[in-house]
Amino acid sequence: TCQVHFESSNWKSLSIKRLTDSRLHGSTGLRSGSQANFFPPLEDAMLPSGSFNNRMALITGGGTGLGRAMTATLSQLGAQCIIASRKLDVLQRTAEEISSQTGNKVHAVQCDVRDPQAVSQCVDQIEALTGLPDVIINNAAGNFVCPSERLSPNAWKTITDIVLNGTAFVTLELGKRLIQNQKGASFLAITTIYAESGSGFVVPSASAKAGVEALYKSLAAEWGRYGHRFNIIQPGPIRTKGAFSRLDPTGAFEKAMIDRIPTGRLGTPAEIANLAAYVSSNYASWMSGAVIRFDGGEYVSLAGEFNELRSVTPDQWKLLEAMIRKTKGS
Ligand SMILES: CCCCCCCCC/C=C\C=C\C(=O)SCCNC(=O)CCNC(=O)[C@H](O)C(C)(C)COP(=O)(O)OP(=O)(O)OC[C@H]1O[C@@H](n2cnc3c(N)ncnc32)[C@H](O)[C@@H]1OP(=O)(O)O
Ligand SMILES: NC(=O)C1=CN([C@@H]2O[C@H](COP(=O)(O)OP(=O)(O)OC[C@H]3O[C@@H](n4cnc5c(N)ncnc54)[C@H](OP(=O)(O)O)[C@@H]3O)[C@@H](O)[C@H]2O)C=CC1
Repeated sequence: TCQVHFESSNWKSLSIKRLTDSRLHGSTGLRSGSQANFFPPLEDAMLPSGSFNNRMALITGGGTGLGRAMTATLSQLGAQCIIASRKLDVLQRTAEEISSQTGNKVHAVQCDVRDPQAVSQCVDQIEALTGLPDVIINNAAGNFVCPSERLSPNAWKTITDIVLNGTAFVTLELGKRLIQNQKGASFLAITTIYAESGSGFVVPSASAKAGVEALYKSLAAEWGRYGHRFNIIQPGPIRTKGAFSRLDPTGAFEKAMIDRIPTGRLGTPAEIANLAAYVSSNYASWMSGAVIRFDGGEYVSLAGEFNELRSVTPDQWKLLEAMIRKTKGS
């Protein structure tokens, strides 16, 4: 396993081999704080079986990572799913694997969400396959870490096109057709905790995800009258090949990241799939305009000015308290 701390790392010794380690395919981090024992991840589907019977769900980026896990859970709960992204072979493999496990059909449709014409054709295909969906999960994304001064205009455009424009094209195309057909739907966008705070080194992603949040909050207000709900999940770190290979390619930052998560571990794809299923289900029919942070406490841990005091020992606290109590006046 990777033992390298960023501060002490010798960059030359960081092996790219780590990217192919089996830990990329495991569900939780190999490293975790001892408190993680208090917070074991449950992997089973949480909702009653049949919760999505007779419902159609579109999941963009459903062939891999978190989108795949959401597809598997919705399919297990009875939904007919459509997964859409650029790589048809990946989609078809995932669709076959999930269908054969759940007995419910998963359709694979090729679509580059950056291209509004491709999105429109994709929705034509969906209408022909299943009819308009009841559940839409905008999960497709692109990202990589990069100092902002190294970004080319096309790098900026590529990320913001996938994340913000892609989400808008899918949402508007489906929204218009649903409105025309007087059909209600649940829309869910997957953003990130730094959509709220901003973050250096992922600036196109942070900007685009913030835009997605504004889009979804705005439409929650505007399109309730058409029977449409809009919600947002902000995940904290969950190991997927797509994210970790582009955001921490050497594995050097993983320990520091887990150390700052109060629950002492990464999230798992199954956990976010359960949350996404709940938000998209009729159990959440009164939920709209919600922004749900799902991050093991990482955001508040990063935000609190005094949180570093977690490392102060009980003996050191005795000393500190004595010093503070001794202080008289200002
Ligand atoms: C601190 C530790 C953190 C550890 C992990 C933390 C986890 C928490 C995660 C939080 C949020 C996560 C958000 C996510 O979205 S993760 C999902 C990531 N998944 C993906 O990105 C999958 C899809 N990605 C891709 O297909 C590619 O990576 C893509 C570059 C986004 C798009 O591919 P494509 O359209 O083929 O684009 P090009 O390769 O042609 O590139 C376009 C443009 O961008 C420039 N570019 C590409 N890579 C880089 C790079 N690494 N650095 C700088 N620039 C890059 C490329 O050169 C092109 O520009 P130009 O034409 O000017 O050369
Ligand atoms: N894993 C994590 O820790 C976190 C993830 N997230 C978010 O979760 C979501 C899923 O990420 P994750 O599963 O980790 O990563 P993945 O890389 O596995 O998922 C991204 C998906 O987006 C699809 N995609 C990328 N570009 C396009 C495009 N132009 N058109 C259509 N589909 C596209 C990819 O498929 P294809 O290549 O076939 O197009 C892929 O299936 C993203 O929104 C991400 O921002 C947020 C916070 C943390």
